[in-house]
Amino acid sequence: MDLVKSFIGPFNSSALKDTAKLVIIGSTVEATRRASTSAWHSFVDSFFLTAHFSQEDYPYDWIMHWLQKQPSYSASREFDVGSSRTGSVGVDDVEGEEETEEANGRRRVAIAFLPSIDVTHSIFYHGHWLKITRSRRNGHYGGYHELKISVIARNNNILKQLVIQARREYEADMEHRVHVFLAEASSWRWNGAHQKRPLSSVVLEPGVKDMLIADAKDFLASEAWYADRGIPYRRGYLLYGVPGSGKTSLIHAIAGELSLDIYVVSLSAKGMSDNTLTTLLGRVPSRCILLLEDLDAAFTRSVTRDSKSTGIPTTTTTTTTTTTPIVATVPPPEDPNTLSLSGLLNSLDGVAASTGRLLFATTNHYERLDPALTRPGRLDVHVDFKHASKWQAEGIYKNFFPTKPKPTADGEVVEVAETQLGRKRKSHRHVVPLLEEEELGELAKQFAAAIPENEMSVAGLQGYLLRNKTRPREAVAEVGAWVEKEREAKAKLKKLKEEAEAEAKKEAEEVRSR
Ligand SMILES: Nc1ncnc2c1ncn2[C@@H]1O[C@H](COP(=O)(O)OP(=O)(O)OP(=O)(O)O)[C@@H](O)[C@H]1O
Repeated sequence: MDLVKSFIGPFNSSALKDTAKLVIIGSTVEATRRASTSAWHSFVDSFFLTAHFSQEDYPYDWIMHWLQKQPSYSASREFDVGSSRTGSVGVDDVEGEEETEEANGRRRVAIAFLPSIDVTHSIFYHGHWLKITRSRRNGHYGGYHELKISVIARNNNILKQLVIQARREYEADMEHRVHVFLAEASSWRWNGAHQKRPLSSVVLEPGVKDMLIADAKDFLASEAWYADRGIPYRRGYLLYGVPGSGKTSLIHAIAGELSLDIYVVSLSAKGMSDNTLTTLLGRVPSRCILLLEDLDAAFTRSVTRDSKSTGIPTTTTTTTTTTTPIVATVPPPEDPNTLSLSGLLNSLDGVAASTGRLLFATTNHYERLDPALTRPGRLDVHVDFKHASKWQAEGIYKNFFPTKPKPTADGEVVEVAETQLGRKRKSHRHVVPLLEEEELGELAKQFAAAIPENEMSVAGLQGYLLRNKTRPREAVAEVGAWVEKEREAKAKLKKLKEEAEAEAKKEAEEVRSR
């Protein structure tokens, strides 16, 4: 008994009672403080109108673009420093700094100063104080940012006015740019606003560009026509052919010409499944270019429309060569995380798929594609991209080298040519001899004459000219030798490949005979 008393004795002590009192009083004070703070916030919030902008939607970009142009926002005392994807806002405006696109020959990355996450910032706008907070949220497929703007006002007109102004300014600044969005899990991530590529910089056989542009324009203007006939309002283009022939370049140039954004999906990306693709394609806006790159990387002719088929080669009995199709003789195990051909077809023309978009698909292996995928209604227009013709070689050369500007009134020409196609820079210039129009035309003809028809890639020609960017005349004089070297290198590569294939075949036969 004494032992029990001695054990509980200390708990009856006055010191403990005091401690308990303190804990109770402290808890009560803290609970009251929290309740009153929360009540105060609710009271204050009841006067505020609040708008939320998610990073996953366009208005977030409009508002961020507008905010970065507000001096008080960029001058916040606590801020994050990052690169600006648009290269145009809240950037490089440090006093005394020369505004050039290049520094020491390297392209400058524009800097953006943004107030830190969860810091509330106030901006005075049209007679109202806006309370702005950027925060991070956890989404289904990773984190994303959210912007919250609160204002004391009688109605939400001030917020509507802000969004409309931000959109107007954003569109004006982005007029010369193409927005590119990349698929990330099942949502679209903005990948920046790229300078529009002039259509004239893509050299293709006469008529190809005109045909595509006319077709796309006609489609964009024909929504009612499609609706009247009950035809799904979609159009698909398949650009196929050798690597480095201008397929991707043409799509970017078309996007610029028609002022459309580009949404890029790589079907062979990790984690791509039927469900993911359906969700992604359902989230594409109506007027845009949807680009499915390297279609053959995910699908082959040998793959059936069986929903279990993935089209992706398995490790078991897969044979792959550069010329023969991939043959998956053992069907891969059923896996909800993979993409099937029927899944792709359903995503493209299922009920959830968006309408009014231009689908562009590219491949280097037309013969590997399933006819179900390439039939009209899915991919309506097919364009074959070949190795460079002489006509293209001449065009590429002419586009590449600058000509003398027309003489001024006093007959003097002082301009130094740029090395980059058509771009004006304020510093770091390479000196390129300027050619007269006639000389350029003559050299281009000689250059084309030395290029064998349909043998070299356009990208290869461009690479050669880039190595000779300050030597237009020498580039022509030496092109014959370059062609010979290229042929030798290709022959060597082919021989090595054939030897490797023969070796692999021999090994396989030995394994089989054992
Ligand atoms: N027809 C062309 N006109 C102008 N430039 C071209 C052309 N073809 C290729 N190029 C140049 O070659 C490079 C590669 O071109 P691009 O990526 O468009 O080729 P691609 O056909 O899409 O290649 P891949 O099939 O390997 O993706 C780019 O720098 C591009 O400017």
